Amino acid sequence: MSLLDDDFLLTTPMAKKLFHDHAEKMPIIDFHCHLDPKEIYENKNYKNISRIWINEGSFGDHYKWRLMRANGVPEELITGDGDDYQKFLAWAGTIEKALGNPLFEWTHLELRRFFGINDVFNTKTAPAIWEKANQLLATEDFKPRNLIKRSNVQVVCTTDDPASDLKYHKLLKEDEAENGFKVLPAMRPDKAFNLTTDGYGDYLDQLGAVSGKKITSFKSLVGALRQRFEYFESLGGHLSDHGLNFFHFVKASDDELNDIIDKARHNKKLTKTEVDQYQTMLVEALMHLNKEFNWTMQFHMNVIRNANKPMFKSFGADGGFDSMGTQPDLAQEFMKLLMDAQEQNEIPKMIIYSLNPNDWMQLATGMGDFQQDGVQKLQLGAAWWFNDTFDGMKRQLTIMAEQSLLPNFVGMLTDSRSFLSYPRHEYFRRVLCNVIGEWAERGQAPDDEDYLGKIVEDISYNNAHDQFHFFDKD
Ligand SMILES: O=C(O)[C@@H](O)[C@H](O)[C@H](O)C(=O)CO
Repeated sequence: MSLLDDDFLLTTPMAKKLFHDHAEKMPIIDFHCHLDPKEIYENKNYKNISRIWINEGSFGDHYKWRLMRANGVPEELITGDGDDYQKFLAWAGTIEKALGNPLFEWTHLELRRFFGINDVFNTKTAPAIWEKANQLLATEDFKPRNLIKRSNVQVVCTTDDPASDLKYHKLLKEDEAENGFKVLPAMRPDKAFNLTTDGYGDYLDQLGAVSGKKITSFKSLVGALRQRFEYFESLGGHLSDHGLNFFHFVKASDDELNDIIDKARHNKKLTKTEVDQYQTMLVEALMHLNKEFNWTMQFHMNVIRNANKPMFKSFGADGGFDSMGTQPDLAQEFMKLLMDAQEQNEIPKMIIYSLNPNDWMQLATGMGDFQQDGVQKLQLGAAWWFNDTFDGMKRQLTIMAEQSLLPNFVGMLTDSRSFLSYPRHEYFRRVLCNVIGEWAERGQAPDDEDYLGKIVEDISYNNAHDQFHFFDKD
């Protein structure tokens, strides 16, 4: 088979039928990504392929940055102010060695799907690819909105702080009919959780100002967040998203929480228990709000962030210096949260991603203890970040099938900062069709294309459409 042949990853006749006749045609609802709504609104062409592929200022694809560093590329040719063409050649030299890494396939998929370039990308072909790609990048077809449209994307959910004014979401809402897609906010209140970081007090003041609720207590903090839920909802937002790098379930009274907030505001040292108490009670408050607003709550858990301190100091977060967390009891601690919330029937719709696949069985089976009030209220999230690979995707799909009901799965998301990343949905759909096709081949599933095809179409699009109800008012 040639590289990225039409049937790549599809090893059975059923898999080929399921992908080509069912998955491939389905639109995309990308319900978690890090695209900048300002860039979508301003809709400017990228100067060259290094800017859309590697970095534009401090914004860019840290997946690539990590590999380039591993290949000895100096930082000036990664996130620095080095020459764009030299960055591109450095990326070509890195990709030559990325066999078996998803970026090898994703990079070639992006060249084929957007640029019509079917060459193998390496240092020999890089000069010609640079010329052809840059010519195309200057055209109308390569403006951000057209890249989204060409990818058959119906919804882009960005990742937004509760204090955001969502200026560009409002502006893009006016262009929704013309664009043919929605750009919707998903609330990421991590700054409200991170009470041990500098600026926590200032952030509460900022959140208080935009919500019109002066934050002097835990109750008023929740009141401010409630107002932001109302604001995000008014612009079509139906998801929240939470980066729980670690988690320990410890309850607290309102008085204890108010003391904790006061200490944090005055930069007084907090005990580990106090941090755990605050985060536990804030998660529970947000669970209540998600349930009340009929939103879906996403959790991104078990991460070591910014491990390279010198680089964090010089570059900041999301620089490619994060890795899989190893809190061994995180799933168990999360189960305590679910057990406690269930007492008050306060568990909302949830999608739970752990960066550590050792958590997946605990989470998948644990969620099975609380599946009530609707179809697949709790879901094991798509293979996330370092698990976003052929094997990782296959493993997540298999666990969800073995421990719950895969046909209810809301499927894939890009989680990306690049407008060229939508082929990750194609990659996922190929893995999905191959898994189901292999079951049919082995006699573990009926050899019934209509039945299996409907399942594939549901996981590719219909389930997300129904779960997130973005089109309710349409
Ligand atoms: O949402 C997250 O926590 C992660 O997606 C994280 O932001 C990371 O930078 C990422 O994009 C992984 O794909």
